[in-house]
Amino acid sequence: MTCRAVRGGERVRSWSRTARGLRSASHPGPTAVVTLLAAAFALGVGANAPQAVLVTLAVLAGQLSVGWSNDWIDAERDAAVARGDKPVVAGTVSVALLRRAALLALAACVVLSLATGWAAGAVHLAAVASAWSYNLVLKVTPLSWLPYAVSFGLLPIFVVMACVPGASTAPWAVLATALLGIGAHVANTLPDLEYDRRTGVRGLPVRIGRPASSLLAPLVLMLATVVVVLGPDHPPGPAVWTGAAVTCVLAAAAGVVGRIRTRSRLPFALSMAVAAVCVVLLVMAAPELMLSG
Ligand SMILES: CC(C)=CCC/C(C)=C/CC/C(C)=C/COP(=O)(O)OP(=O)(O)O
Repeated sequence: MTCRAVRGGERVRSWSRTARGLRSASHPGPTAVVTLLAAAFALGVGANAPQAVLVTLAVLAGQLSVGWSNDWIDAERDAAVARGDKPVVAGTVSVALLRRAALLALAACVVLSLATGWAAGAVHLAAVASAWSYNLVLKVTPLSWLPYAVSFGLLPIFVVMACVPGASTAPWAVLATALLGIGAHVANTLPDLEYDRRTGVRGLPVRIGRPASSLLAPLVLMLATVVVVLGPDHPPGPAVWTGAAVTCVLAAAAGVVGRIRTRSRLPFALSMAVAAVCVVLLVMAAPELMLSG
């Protein structure tokens, strides 16, 4: 093999390593769920194809900026506790690359958001600014839940304003997504609670402790589901009632396990299952996102 071929192979391997690091640092799970939820909302309210694509790309860019900036800002703390799940600690991406990627995604988010309309764009940028305020300041305070409530609550408002100018968002949708955001925050913190405590990240879940957080996460997520089930004008069908019953069982199981096995990871998994059902029900309710009459 020639020297040039060897160097070419090394370069490809290094690029694919960096791409894997960037994918992992973007928080791919939440990024995908929020982006798909926005796309489903857009289609649900009757957006045409260009509107739906623009809204989806704006939300994707916002999520990437939030995910990458989170790992960039947390890099020192994550290194201090040797968090092996973080690509910046594993050495797959550098802090400088994460910073550049986050700022580039933020710039794309500004352009794409404003392309949906000035007012709608401003609402989405407020949601993204709120998420950055979590990364920069609020995650170490008792108000760590607030940016989640604000960002998630603004998501249906943004989609409705972008796709159906002049229409208002149904209040149940704002309440349900805000509760989903709070529940997702508390649940997402459960696996990292000890890391957070050791690095001084004293958000609400760390302050109230693991047993209380294991109860609070499924409870708030179940409340979000109740709002999705009872909020829309149309009475819920059998599929929706089934989803609601499943979330109640999962949430009760999470609460009980969290109480009797305080170190178990099961409350986290069960809470995420409740969140997943809630997201499915939200997608099903998307056509009712606008205030009728
Ligand atoms: C609509 C919209 C803009 C929604 C976004 C709302 C929001 C506040 C997102 C934060 C997402 C994020 C990077 C969490 C990581 O938290 P962490 O640092 O506590 O967890 P980690 O240590 O596992 O990275």
